[in-house]
Formats: sequence, C-alpha cells, structure tokens
Amino acid sequence: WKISNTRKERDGKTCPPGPSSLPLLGVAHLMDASAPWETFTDWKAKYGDVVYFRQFGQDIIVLNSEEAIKDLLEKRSSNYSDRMYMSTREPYGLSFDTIFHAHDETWRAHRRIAHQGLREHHVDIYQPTQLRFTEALVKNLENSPEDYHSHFQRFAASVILSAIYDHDVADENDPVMKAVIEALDTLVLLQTPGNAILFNVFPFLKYTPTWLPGGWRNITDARVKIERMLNLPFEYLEKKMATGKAEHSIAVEALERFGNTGKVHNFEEVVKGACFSLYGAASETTASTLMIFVLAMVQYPDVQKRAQEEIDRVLGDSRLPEFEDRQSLPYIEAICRESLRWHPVAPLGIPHSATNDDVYNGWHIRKDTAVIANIWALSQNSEKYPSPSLFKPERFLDEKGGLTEDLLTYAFGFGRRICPGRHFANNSLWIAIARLLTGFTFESDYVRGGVEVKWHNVLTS
Ligand code: HEM
Repeated sequence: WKISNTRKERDGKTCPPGPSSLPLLGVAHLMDASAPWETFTDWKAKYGDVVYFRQFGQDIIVLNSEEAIKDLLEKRSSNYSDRMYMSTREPYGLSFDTIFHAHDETWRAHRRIAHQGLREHHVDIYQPTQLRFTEALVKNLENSPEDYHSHFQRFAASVILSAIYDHDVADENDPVMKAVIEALDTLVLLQTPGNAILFNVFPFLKYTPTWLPGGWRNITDARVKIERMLNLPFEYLEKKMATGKAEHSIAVEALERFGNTGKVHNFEEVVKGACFSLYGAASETTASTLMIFVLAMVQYPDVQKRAQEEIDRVLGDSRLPEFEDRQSLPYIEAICRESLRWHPVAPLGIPHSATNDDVYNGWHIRKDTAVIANIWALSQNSEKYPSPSLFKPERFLDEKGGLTEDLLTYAFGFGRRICPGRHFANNSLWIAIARLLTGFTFESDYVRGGVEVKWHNVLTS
C-alpha cells in the first residue's frame, strides 16, 4: 500500500490526484469517520484543491478551495447541480425530497415554491412570528434550562411550521411538531451520504430490527415516521382551508398558484414534497447552529460579556432587541456569522453530482461523480481567518467597528442548489441570539457534574 499523489489514470483518462482506494474498504481506513471534513482538509495539503477517490464503487471529488468550488458549482452549474443517487430514496419513500432530488422539472417546481416564499426581503413578513417564538424560547429556557436542546428544536420547528403551514405549535405535545422531530433523527441518518453508500453495498441493512444498534435503518419503522411527517401538517392545513381559516403561508400560496395554472402535474404532491423538504432542512440546521452558539458562549465568556455590553450600551435596560436594532448591533451580527463559521453545521454541504463527463484543469471528471464542496476547508482557511479554531467574532469587524463584507454565504452551499432558506435562517438565528444574550449568561456546568459536550456528526453536526 502506498499513498500516491501523482495523477491517477482511469479508463485511460487522467483524474485529479488523490489517495488510492483499497478493493473493499475504499479509502475508509484513511478517513476520520467521525469528521471526514478534517481528513479532506488535510488532503488539501497533500493532493491540492481538487481531490479524487473511489468509495464503494462511487467516484467522488472533493473541492477544497473557493476558486475550484466557484469554477465548477457556479460557473458550470448546468453540469454540477444534480445529486448523487441515494439507494435510500425509493425504498424509504423519500423520492419527493428536494434535497436529494435530481436536477429536473419537479426540482425546479420545488425551488420556485421555496424561492417565492423565502426570497430576500420577502422573508421579513415572518419576523413577527420569529419574534413570538423567540419569546417562547426564552420562557422555556427560564423554566428548564437543562432542556436547552429540545427548546432549540422546538423553536426551529415552530417558526418554520408557521411560515409553511400557518401551523401554530401550541406546546411540547403538539402532534405535528412531534412527528417532525421524531422523523428527523431517522431522516438525517438516512440521507448522510456515507450511510446511503453503505446501503448500496449491503441492502439487507434495511431490515435491521428496531431494537438493535442501527435500528433507525428499519424500513417499516422509518417509512411510518416519514409518511407521518409528510402528511400530518398537510392534513391540518386542509382542515383549516376547508373552514376558511387558513392564513397566508408558503403552502397555501403554492397551492393557489399551481392549482390555477394547470402547468404542474400532480401539483398537490409537488407542494407537499417541497414543504416537507423545507421544514426537514430548516429544523435541524437552525437548532444545531444555536447549540454551536451556546457552546461558543460557554467556552468564550469574554465574547459573551462584550456582546451583552453592546446590547446594554445600545438599548439601555429599558427594552429588548427588535429586528429594527440589527444595524446598531454589529457585534451580535458578528457572533451570528462566527457561529456559522467556527463549526459549520453542514461542514460538507450536500454533495452535488456531475450530469455529464467534463474536463477541469486537464482532469477528467466522469458523469455521476459526487462532488463535495468542503465548506469546512473554507471556514478554517487560516489565510482568511487567522487562528481559525478560535471563536473570534471581531474577525467580521473592520477597524471602525463596522461589519466586513464576508457574509458567510458559503455556509449555505453553492450555485443552483444554494440553500433557499438562508435569509429565513439568518433572521431566526439573529433574533434568537440577540434575545438569548439579553436574557441569559451561559456557563458550563461540567465542573458541577454536567455532561461533557460531544459533537454528533451525521449529515449535520
Ligand atoms: C443555519 C441554517 C442553515 C444552514 C447552515 C443551511 C445550509 C444548507 C446547505 C449547505 C445546503 C446544501 C446546498 C448545496 O447543495 O450546495 C442546504 C440546502 C437546503 N436548505 Fe438549508 N441551511 C439552513 C437553513 C435552512 C432553512 C431555514 C431552510 C428552509 C426554510 C432550508 C432549506 C434548504 C433546502 C430545501 C435545501 C435543498 C436545496 C436543493 O437541493 O436544491 N435550509 N442548506
């Protein structure tokens, strides 16, 4: 066995450099399975900005620089906006999901629905809802601070369910929210590319009994959860519509628009699928980013103190931050950006896929190659972010204390597949972070017998 950093030949064509794969293992023995983005970032030094390898029969390319990512995923987006085939899609009833949908007409309809409801500035109409659920989050955290993770999950699910379905999450027993949170744990694992590749090779994994480790793979159990998450919010909405009580929401708007045109075949299923994907993608990412923010506040008390001083200085102690205060609180904004950068919640994004054969820098890229944009490598680039492992919001401030132009858009992906919920997510995160810093000081309870924080890395961290 010898690591080769020369260019590799395949079918007589030159592929980008990368580690050689072993027949059964692929490159598994070379990777840190719990944090593959770190291995890929180390490979940048060894192999460069474009790294190629094969894993369980799948061609994979990792892009380790902004330039390579822009060249392929943005400038050549017509060829790099597909998704790799996931063997978990059809059997688990996930064919309708935008996130892993092929780059086709249904996907375009999904993106139109998402864009219509979540485009920049338009998302401001959800601010009153985001504020209302932030107030609920603060109350819940006051009552049971130890349950912070479930409070963040509930906050994230509530804001998005309200925007999509005008569904008001009443309490922690709300059946729709419970269905979403219950299904999401399984969904995230099923859609983690490494897991899906394993299903390609060992299809029998679908039948793992629920009581065994890895029981989330059980196909009967998973399908029930996924169907409930797909159908339940829609059933609630239909009841509201039937009684004329449905307020404006992304789903209602889409149903009206597509229903009238007759252009989209099976439009109700299309709308359902698009909405499922939106709240599927919104809940976990938003809640996890808040977890990352809290972890940073615990580890960096000086940052927390400086943020609280900014809030006191700008607002005094007579009122709480509102969206209108955003411009006047640059350090809070910088904390939001640093929370997205310090440990990106989706460190490898979601792999794109090549529709056709292509040539880049003289290297051959085969059709159906999975193309991973290594967001982690961008976020930890020490030339752009000195001492990248430190949580330093000041890196987003200029000498005059104003914000830099680095908006961290790369944390939300690239090209045609860029996250359609990014403006909505930014608002949810900002108001939650501003209000949490006003109402609380976060401290570690580890020395008092609390649990050690461990990263849980799947499709999201
Ligand atoms: C902190 C919050 C969030 C982060 C960091 C995040 C990040 C991402 C990333 C990296 C992708 C993959 C983009 C690509 O393939 O290049 C993505 C896709 C997606 N995100 Fe987000 N996201 C967040 C919140 C949201 C929210 C709030 C929504 C919905 C309201 C949403 C909806 C989606 C959807 C539907 C996709 C799939 C797009 C497609 O495949 O065409 N995300 N997101």
